[in-house]
Amino acid sequence: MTADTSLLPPPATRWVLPALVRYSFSVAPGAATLTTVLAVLAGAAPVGITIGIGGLVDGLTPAIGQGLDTPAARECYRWVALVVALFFLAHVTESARTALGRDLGRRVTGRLSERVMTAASEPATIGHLEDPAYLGRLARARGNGTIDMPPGEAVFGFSAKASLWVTGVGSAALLTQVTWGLGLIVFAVFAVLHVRLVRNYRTAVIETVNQTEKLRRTSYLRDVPTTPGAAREVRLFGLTSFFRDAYHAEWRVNMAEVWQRRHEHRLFVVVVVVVTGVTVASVLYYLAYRAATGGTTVGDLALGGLALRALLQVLRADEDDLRTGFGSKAAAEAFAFPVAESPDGPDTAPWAAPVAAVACEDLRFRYGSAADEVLRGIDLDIPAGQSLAVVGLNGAGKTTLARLLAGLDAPSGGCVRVGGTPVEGADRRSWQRQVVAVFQDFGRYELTVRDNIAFGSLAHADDEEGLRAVARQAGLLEFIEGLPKGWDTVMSGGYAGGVDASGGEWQRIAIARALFGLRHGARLLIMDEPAASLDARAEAQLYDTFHELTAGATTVAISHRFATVRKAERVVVLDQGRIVEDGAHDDLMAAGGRYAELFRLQAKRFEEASS
Ligand SMILES: Nc1ncnc2c1ncn2[C@@H]1O[C@H](COP(=O)(O)OP(=O)(O)OP(=O)(O)O)[C@@H](O)[C@H]1O
Repeated sequence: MTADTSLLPPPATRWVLPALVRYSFSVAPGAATLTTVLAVLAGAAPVGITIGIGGLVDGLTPAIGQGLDTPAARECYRWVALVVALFFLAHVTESARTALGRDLGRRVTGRLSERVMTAASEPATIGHLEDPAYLGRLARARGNGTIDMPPGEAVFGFSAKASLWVTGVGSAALLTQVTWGLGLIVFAVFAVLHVRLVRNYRTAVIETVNQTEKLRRTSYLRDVPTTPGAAREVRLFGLTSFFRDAYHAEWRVNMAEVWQRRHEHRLFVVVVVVVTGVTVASVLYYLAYRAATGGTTVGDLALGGLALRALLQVLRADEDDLRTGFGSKAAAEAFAFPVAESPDGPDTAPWAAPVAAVACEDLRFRYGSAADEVLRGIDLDIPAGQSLAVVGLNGAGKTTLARLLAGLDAPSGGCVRVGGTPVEGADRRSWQRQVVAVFQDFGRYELTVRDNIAFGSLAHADDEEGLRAVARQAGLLEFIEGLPKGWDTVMSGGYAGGVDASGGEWQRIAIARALFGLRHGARLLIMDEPAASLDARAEAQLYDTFHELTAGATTVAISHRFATVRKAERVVVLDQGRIVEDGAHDDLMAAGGRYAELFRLQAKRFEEASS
């Protein structure tokens, strides 16, 4: 766990929304322009309706009781026609803005997700993906909080608010026309209240975003009982109540601060209601007074009332503010992820062909900010083509060594060299292309079995013969041919037509994937307990044919099974991050050290079991 949050600058706290709007225009210029036009039209139409109704009310005064076919009546018809047309326009443009704004938001989310995914995959090492702070920022950039609000939600929410603001500003202008001084005052009061209200509202809710790390834990507790792997133990050990109670308790603790904020927000809402109530009452009273005393018309009174109503609507803090707030937070995080080129470029390996020696020089490693080193000065030369076994007790550092040999972590000290060249910088990625591995927690991709194996060398995915050959070598061919859709069967029962494989079948798939990589030029094969789930026959078969399967490649096998370890040309024994023994099986047995002790212990157990 390398502290790799330094890979990301802190998220911006200001001007995120303008940046997001600019981004929308660069992602989908057409849709963004159309959404803007629709938002303006949808916002302007209600202003027109207010004018129309004001005009209609004024037109009605001379028309009342004068018959249907008079100039005054015809004037009224025109106002009615205008109002009806504007109602229609308001409805159509608002519906279209909603649909288009949603779509634009989804496109922005999609593009930013790709950016985040590429940036997070860009470092050749994997320490940042084990760093809780980095994982928290990844989750926030995706908009994962108590509710999922990815960046695109802000685009959609903002288009709705922009529309309301057009209505608000237009209505304020109308009010100013009727009574300019009061209009300006009302607008200023409402604008200040609105900005404060929305800020408070967002803060109240967005607090949850800052809880992402805790919420990840809460979500974990919630999901355990429904996760297929854990569901079995949850039933056998009767753990449902434990997880439910733990989830509930954590959730309450995490939400306490948020609830406090919401309470403060509610108090502010009461202030807003009182201030707006007094303002609206004063304005209406003033307009009514002026209409009654002949200072203005009844139409102006109606217009003023409607304009006030529209202004009040802007003042409402609602779902769209929530979207804008949450989405902007997510966008700020997403923008902090640098724009990166896809790291899966062509192989530009500088390593000596056809194979090269791999060497560790005083190799040291510690995870993240841990006090102790897991590897404490490993010196190890692995000649090209050698088969090496690494043994040692649990926690000795075997898997960590494998990760460093594969170039997946940067050493804390010393280095790994291949053919004399250090595995670092830009060369790290190209070395990784030369390595295939079957780790203990190898990938189980919910994709077709073909993809699962071809991932060993994706550039050669069309090598049907090669795929069949490695499937046969891994003892999988019959299994694959018996699948409902053969090679195109999805390896997960969670999909229609998909199939769940057993632990051993999955392990064979991982082995076949590594063999496919070897077949297409990989030079180092790392296997960390590759036979842990294999039955005895499959394991024997794997190791009997191992040399033939891996001919020419350098192999590093980690195993606790000494019967398989002894087949390696060379064995190193790791103890607390140091190599304590190194030699061929026979030499180590003759030396009578740690290896010999462990080997005899295991052999004795087998003898006891079989006698
Ligand atoms: N991702 C990680 N973050 C922090 N510490 C880790 C991580 N992975 C392993 N460690 C620690 O490093 C030490 C060595 O772990 P490693 O997995 O290399 O041992 P190992 O020899 O492969 O053990 P085993 O035989 O049990 O697989 C352990 O003490 C473990 O707690």
